[in-house]
Formats: sequence, structure tokens, C-alpha cells
Amino acid sequence: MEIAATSTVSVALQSRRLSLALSKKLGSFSSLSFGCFERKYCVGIGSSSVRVSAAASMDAVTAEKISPASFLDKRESGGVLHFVKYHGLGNDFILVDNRDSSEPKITQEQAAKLCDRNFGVGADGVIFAMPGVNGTDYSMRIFNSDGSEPEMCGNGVRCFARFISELQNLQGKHSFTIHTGAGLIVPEIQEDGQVKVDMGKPILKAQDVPTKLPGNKGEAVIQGELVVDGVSWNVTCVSMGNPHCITFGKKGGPKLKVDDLNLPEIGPKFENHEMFPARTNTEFVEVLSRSHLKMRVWERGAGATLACGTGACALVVAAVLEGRANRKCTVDLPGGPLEIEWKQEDNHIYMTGPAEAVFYGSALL
Ligand SMILES: N[C@H](CCC[C@H](N)C(=O)O)C(=O)O
Repeated sequence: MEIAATSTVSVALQSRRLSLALSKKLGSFSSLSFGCFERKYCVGIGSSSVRVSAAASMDAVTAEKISPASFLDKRESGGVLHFVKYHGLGNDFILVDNRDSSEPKITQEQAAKLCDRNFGVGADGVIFAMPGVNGTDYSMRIFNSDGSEPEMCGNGVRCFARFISELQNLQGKHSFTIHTGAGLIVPEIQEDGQVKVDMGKPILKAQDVPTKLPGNKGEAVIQGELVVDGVSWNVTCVSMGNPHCITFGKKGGPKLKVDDLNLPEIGPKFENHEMFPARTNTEFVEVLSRSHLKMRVWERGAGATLACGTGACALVVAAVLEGRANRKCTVDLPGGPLEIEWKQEDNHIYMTGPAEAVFYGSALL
């Protein structure tokens, strides 16, 4: 619905009535995009020349009929990207409906700009919902906030599942098969809205993580040694399709207190360590009990994030292999908890957690 306005825009939410009272000429501004999502109304006004005219009022009932799909279906003129912003425990992503093409709608450079928290929308990454391949329902690609492309994203795939279900107006329990850089991933939306994801099997072979550290338990690195700035750390290396270096502390050192860590100082030294040819995500872990772990993470290509789903899966594998935890754990991340289970019977890891839409809008590229 195009709104033609010759006046200032004031948005008043009155008892479920969203009314746009337009009262005096506006110069020029860009797409006035609005929508409502789960009672959250948002109006975004950008900054390029588009005329809007006439007063319009739209009550919340009408507003509720605006589905994300209709908003996203607005024709994308050149230079504008429609998106929906989601987060999984504060690990936040720009989600793009890319189901009409197998090529991402924006470049890695554009993604990095959009992820900038001062000069862009702000996010830990951009996620594209793309057509399926080899019979899967969809494919997912992701660009980190530095523009690099990882194989997989655990919090992101929960957001992806919720995005698809909202685009298709699905209610209740639904699961999807998604092709990713980590292979087939199957998220299932639960009745309570949480998303349970079959994250597949952990990869332990050092060369497949990948790491140049020598395997010390068969071909796996379990409580191996990584020297960072002359200090020896105990590390276990696990891939969830993307590389993870997990540490419970320094060799011979005291129990790790993750809240005491200076992540911006130590994180990049692990991320860019020469022993990780594809760089690495690093999880610093504190054992609270055999079924309760606490972590902070420095992510490859995104820095310190509030949560890392693949990292939570990888650290449970490391904790089990180091004899520190059971196969079913609650992992406390700065953004909230995830339930993780590494099942003996199928060697798959299952992650359960939330995913929430925050707003949607149009970004100028
Ligand atoms: N930065 C990660 C990708 C995102 C992973 C994380 N956000 C998750 O939830 O799994 C990497 O380069 O491997």
C-alpha cells in the first residue's frame, strides 16, 4: 500500500490503532516502510527522494494482516534491500528472502557494511534463505559481519526456520531440510516456539577441523596444547562444519573464570593463530556441573558475540571427550541458555533454543 503524504509523519499507537497522521509537506525522504510483528510496530524512514501523499490510517487489525511476506514482496527497486532482523539469544542477523535466486542479493562487502553497528543496520551477519538443492526445502548461506562466509551458523539456522515459518504463515510444529556448508541441517519449530535443530555429527579429525595441531587422541586434538603469546592453553578442536577451538583453561592453570577474560585482547590471537589455517571460533568454558556449562565466545569473523550455537554444540562435545560433562547439558551464553544433547545412538548433536524477530525494514545499499 503506497501512502501519499504531504506532511510530517507522526505515528501514534492508540489502543491497537496505528494511525499515520500526516499534517504538513515533507520534503523528500526514502521508502516509508512500516509493519507490525507480534505487536511490535515499527516505521522506518530512510533518506532519499520518494513522494508520499494523503493521510492514511490503518488499524492494528489491518496491520496484523500485513505479513512479512507482503512487506518483503514490495518490489525491490535498485539499491534497496528489504530484510527482517532476527536474533538467537542476542546473536543477531539480517535475514534476506533470497528464495528466487541461487545467488545472494548482496555482496560480502555490502553485507559487512550493513552489519556495521554505526554506519549500517547492525548485525553479527547476513543470512540468505535460498532455493533448496538435491531435494532439500531450502539452502542457507551466511556472511559474517566481516564479510567472510562461514559454513554454518547455529543461532542463525533457528532464526532461518522462524523466518520461513513466518513468510509462509505456518502455525505450530514444522521442520525443514536445509542445505548448508555443513551439510544437511534440520530445524524443527516446537509448539512453544522454540526451535530444535539436528546439527549433524561433530568432526574431530584435526585436518578436517581444520587445525595444524597434531592429533593426540587418534587423529583428534583433545586437551592438546596451543601456545598463545608464550602461554600454553589446553585445547580441544571440534568442527560443526565450522572450526571451533575449545579451552577450559591454561595448562596447569587454575579453573577458568570466563567473566575475568579480556576477550578483545585474547580472542583475536586465537582466531588468527597459525595453527588454524581457516581461522577459528574460540569458546572459553567454565564447568558449573556435569550438566551445566558456562561459556564466552570470540567468533571467527564476528568477534565477541552474545551467543554461538555451533560453539555451544562443539563445547559439549569437547567437555564429554575431556570427561568433564554428560552428553546432555545446559550451556549458559552471555545472551541466554541453550539446551544441547550429543546423542550416543546417532552421534548427532541436537540444539534447542529461541529465535525472535525484532523488526523489518529497507536498507539502502
Ligand atoms: N562466526 C562463525 C559463524 C557463525 C556461528 C555462530 N554465530 C553460531 O551461532 O553458530 C564462523 O565464522 O564459523
